[in-house]
Amino acid sequence: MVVDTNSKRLTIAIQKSGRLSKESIKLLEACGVKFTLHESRLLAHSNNQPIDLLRVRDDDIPGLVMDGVVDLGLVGENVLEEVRLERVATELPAEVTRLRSLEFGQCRLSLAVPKEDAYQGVQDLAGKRIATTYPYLLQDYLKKQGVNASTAILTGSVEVAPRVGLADAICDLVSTGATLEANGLVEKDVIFTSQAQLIQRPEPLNADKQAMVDQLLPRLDGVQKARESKYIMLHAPRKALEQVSALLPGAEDPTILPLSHTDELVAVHVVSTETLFWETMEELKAIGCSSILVLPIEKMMG
Ligand SMILES: Nc1ncnc2c1ncn2[C@@H]1O[C@H](COP(=O)(O)OP(=O)(O)OP(=O)(O)O)[C@@H](O)[C@H]1O
Ligand SMILES: O=P(O)(O)OC[C@H]1O[C@H](OP(=O)(O)OP(=O)(O)O)[C@H](O)[C@@H]1O
Ligand SMILES: [Mg+2]
Repeated sequence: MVVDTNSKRLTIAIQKSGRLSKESIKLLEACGVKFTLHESRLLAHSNNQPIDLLRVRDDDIPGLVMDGVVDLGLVGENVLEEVRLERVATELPAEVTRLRSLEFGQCRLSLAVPKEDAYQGVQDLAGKRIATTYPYLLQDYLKKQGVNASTAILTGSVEVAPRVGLADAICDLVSTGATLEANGLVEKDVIFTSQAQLIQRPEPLNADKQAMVDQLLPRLDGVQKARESKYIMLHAPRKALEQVSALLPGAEDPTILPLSHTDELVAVHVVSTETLFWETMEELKAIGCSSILVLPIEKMMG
């Protein structure tokens, strides 16, 4: 692919197939960028914006952004930091501009050992072998802890390494912990926490591309804000309005509307930035509220 810095089309790299793919597409579509994706095609043109999607292995995304081959990338911080450390060590360009944390792909990179091991701390791994897909992040952590251990690099199935005698411990991604448990391993030290990031190449974009990014970012903030917010509607006794407000978490000023059939009750509409838990709904009911509805919000602005 030839880098055309004068192109008016913004190029965004996303993971082709894996943990981040669906959410990445969903987020871009929620920002008004539409695509028709063909499973086998690596390049997809947007149907409604001058934007191209490059669909690649997630490991390749930071390098493509650092080298300015693409303008933006959506990638996990774990991969971003691993590639950064590797590129610093090999004297390749390693800078990106971080634009936003995307609140998906949350996971952590942790050290784990077989459950029967009497592990006291990372010092116990001195002289041992640790299997991982993230040798640079692992060695960076070990160095900071003053521990000398060797690395067995595996690109997959890291969790089976201790069982088959390839390593004494592992350093792998954990989310629910189910994979570790299924393999008789126990998580010990969290060495890195991660979520998906939107990154931009370090050199300034041309005016057309910058204008697109300037439009995309507020939309992205609007989508994220909407995801965290709920629209709550309920009928409340007029006398209990203060108690109702106190119970609604993170709510802005509610809109109070009269009801046609009664003076004692009013309709309350409010946007809340927090989840309304069942317990709160039960408390609202207990003070005389009824018809309590909690609705998702699709978009928010201003
Ligand atoms: N269990 C998990 N829960 C949440 N996020 C995760 C989890 N595992 C990984 N991730 C995040 O998703 C990213 C992609 O994970 P995935 O397993 O799809 O990668 P991969 O197998 O390396 O894919 P690729 O074929 O693109 O190289 C990880 O780098 C991490 O940021
Ligand atoms: O703590 P858990 O919720 O079990 O998640 C952790 C697992 O998820 C990731 O793998 P993934 O399922 O994406 O498959 P992969 O290893 O084939 O990429 C990661 O590499 C772990 O193996
Ligand atoms: Mg990968």
